[in-house]
Amino acid sequence: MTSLPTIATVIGSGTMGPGIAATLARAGATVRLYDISDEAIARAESAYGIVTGVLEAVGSPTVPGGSVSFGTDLDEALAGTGLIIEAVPEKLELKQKVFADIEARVGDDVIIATNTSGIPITTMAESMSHPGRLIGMHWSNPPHLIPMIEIIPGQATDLALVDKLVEIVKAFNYTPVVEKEIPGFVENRVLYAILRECMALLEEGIVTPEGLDACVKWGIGYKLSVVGPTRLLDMAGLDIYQAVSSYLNKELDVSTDTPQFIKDKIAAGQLGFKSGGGMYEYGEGDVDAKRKEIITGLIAARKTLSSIPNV
Ligand SMILES: NC(=O)C1=CN([C@@H]2O[C@H](COP(=O)(O)OP(=O)(O)OC[C@H]3O[C@@H](n4cnc5c(N)ncnc54)[C@H](O)[C@@H]3O)[C@@H](O)[C@H]2O)C=CC1
Ligand SMILES: Cc1ncc(C(=O)O)c(C(=O)O)c1O
Repeated sequence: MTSLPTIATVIGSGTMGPGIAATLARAGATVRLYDISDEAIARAESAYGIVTGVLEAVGSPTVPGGSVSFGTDLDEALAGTGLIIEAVPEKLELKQKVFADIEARVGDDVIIATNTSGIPITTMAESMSHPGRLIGMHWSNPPHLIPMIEIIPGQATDLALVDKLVEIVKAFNYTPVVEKEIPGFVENRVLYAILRECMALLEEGIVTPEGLDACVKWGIGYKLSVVGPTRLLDMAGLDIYQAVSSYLNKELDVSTDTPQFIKDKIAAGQLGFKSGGGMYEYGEGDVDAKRKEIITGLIAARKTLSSIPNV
């Protein structure tokens, strides 16, 4: 008997929503993908075959009977739902408005999970009539490929939800990581610590973007894909860690804002894939080609990592 609710609803069909919906449908749920934008829904519907093809390629187990429907009617999207996953833009007021719209339409036993990248759950729940049912459920991009989900209860979250969500995540063969609430949660605090140092190294001209990507990908990235950071310390030796951290920690970048060169790029409309240029420049067809290379690589890596012992 699966813990996955029969009906689930995903609110927001942008970068994250469609992959979340497809992953739940693959596990047998009837999923309603909702957005306020007809264009977003149309894009998701047309790209759905690609997403399910990726799930097939990575060998994601299939439970028969699952489906995804696409729509812009909130009442239809919420009818009979047992789990709502919110994936609208990272704006506190917008998320709180969405929660209010949801609460007006569902019973107070329905789980509301937010895919926020790091806004404290406690803060978001303050505006809710039943704050106990809000919980953080942070998927990573691309959500139909990265099989780890952070589960973060806020101060008001009904703690029974934590175990319930852990079982739901396990029901679609993902790894749940339960965390105490802290801004950015665990994954993004580590990621943004890495990115802060990377941006400082680029800004100081210590390394080129290509050199930085090669160094991090084949150095710590490759190693950390097999050996987690705490196990790595045992492998390297805690004495080595002490010797190096004793002089290096004070040298690391401690910037508290986005680097100016990044702000300048954004001001010039250089956002990355979505604008055809950012940290790198992309010619005709390059973005689609790069996206395909990344997905192909993530599929191959996921299959290999799934076949080796969890050290
Ligand atoms: N993009 C990423 O790499 C990741 C994003 N997240 C988080 O997931 C959430 C969603 O992020 P993305 O998918 O990247 O955003 P996005 O901007 O790509 O998509 C958001 C979607 O929400 C829709 N929307 C806006 N207002 C709405 C409303 N009131 N009701 C329903 N839909 C509405 C928009 O039309 C859009 O289609 C954010 O909180 C983000 O921080 C989490 C992990 C990774
Ligand atoms: C750059 C960046 N920022 C945030 C996130 C997130 O998890 O919210 C991701 C991601 O990979 O999911 C990311 O790459």
